[in-house]
Amino acid sequence: MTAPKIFRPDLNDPTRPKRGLTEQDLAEKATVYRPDLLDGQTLLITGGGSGMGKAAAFLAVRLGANVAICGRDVEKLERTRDVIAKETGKEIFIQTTTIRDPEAVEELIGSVHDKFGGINTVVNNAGGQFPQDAIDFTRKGWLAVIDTNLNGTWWMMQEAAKRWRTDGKPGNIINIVANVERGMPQAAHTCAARAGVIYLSKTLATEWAPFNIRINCIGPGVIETEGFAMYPEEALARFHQANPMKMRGDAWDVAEAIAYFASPAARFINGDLMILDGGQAQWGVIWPGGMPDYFNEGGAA
Ligand SMILES: CCCCC/C=C/C(=O)SCCNC(=O)CCNC(=O)[C@H](O)C(C)(C)COP(=O)(O)OP(=O)(O)OC[C@H]1O[C@@H](n2cnc3c(N)ncnc32)[C@H](O)[C@@H]1OP(=O)(O)O
Ligand SMILES: NC(=O)C1=CN([C@@H]2O[C@H](COP(=O)(O)OP(=O)(O)OC[C@H]3O[C@@H](n4cnc5c(N)ncnc54)[C@H](OP(=O)(O)O)[C@@H]3O)[C@@H](O)[C@H]2O)C=CC1
Repeated sequence: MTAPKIFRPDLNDPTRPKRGLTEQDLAEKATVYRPDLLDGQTLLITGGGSGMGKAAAFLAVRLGANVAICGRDVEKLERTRDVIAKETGKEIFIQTTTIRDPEAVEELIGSVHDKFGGINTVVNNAGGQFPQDAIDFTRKGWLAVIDTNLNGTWWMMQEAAKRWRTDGKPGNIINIVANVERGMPQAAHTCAARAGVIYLSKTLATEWAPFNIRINCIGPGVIETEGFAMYPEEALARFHQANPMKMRGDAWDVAEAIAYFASPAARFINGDLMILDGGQAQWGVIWPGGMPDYFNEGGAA
């Protein structure tokens, strides 16, 4: 019998490079938006203690929003709250929550609602997976990924929608998924879950439109964040080759897309999927005349 291939990283390994934007970057990076774009809006961002969720929290605060974040790791949440307070002078709301627990999700939505008097936008960003050949997935591993990315997102969507319906208020949901158009070998679990979220979103965009609830998805490609620690260094060295631009996006690229969907500029966009991947979805053509030299490592000259 072949032993399953497993990469189980030590997330505190000091020999691995730190990845993702620094807190200074998040405080200072230029934005295309006007500073009061989200004034008076409340955003609840899951997985806001790191990566894209943290960048989205920073940007939303910088654009005037009230922000609440959740995650499982209280230290990450507290650190994000403290650094945002230090850099912007604004206090965000944090609540330790696993989105896999529907009762905890109900409590979270209730607390944020009570704290800010309502929620305008829910950003379902929490999620993740581990890389593994599908044939070797354990039952527990499969269930963990489906439970987080599909069920967890669903609990958040349903609970928020129930509140909006009860309150007679409009709602806005932004689901961070992944670029799954061509499948994702060694990530079949997440691919299945994200495809589920995309079609759940498209369906509910119709079903919940009469409640004035809009739902859209953002499908990131390769975005360099702290989450890259889940992958072996030799794989990470190839990640940029997944798109014809031969580069990685960063958390700010996604944060700015989230701000757009949270803003009034997106008021007529519903049931859509924005792919943010440097062209990854189209990459992999056969080049019948031979691949031009300028596509060699390093990208176009
Ligand atoms: C593949 C290319 C994708 C490239 C683009 C995408 C990039 C990113 O998404 S980067 C962001 C990545 N960030 C994360 O993934 C962080 C969040 N991820 C997680 O927290 C875990 O991966 C989780 C989704 C599995 C969380 O579930 P949790 O219940 O906390 O999981 P456990 O750690 O307790 O494990 C449960 C079960 O899952 C199996 N398993 C977990 N890790 C691995 C692994 N590295 N390899 C193989 N199997 C794994 C395993 O069966 C675990 O059970 P036990 O063996 O009893 O621990
Ligand atoms: N980086 C990339 O290239 C891509 C990322 N994505 C997806 O984008 C999202 C953000 O990823 P990224 O910022 O890169 O990675 P991170 O690992 O930094 O972010 C994932 C966040 O999800 C939170 N989280 C995970 N499980 C749960 C749970 N059960 N309940 C609540 N929070 C949870 C984590 O917080 P905590 O540990 O505190 O629970 C963490 O803050 C994820 O869904 C990811 O899979 C999609 C495509 C590409």
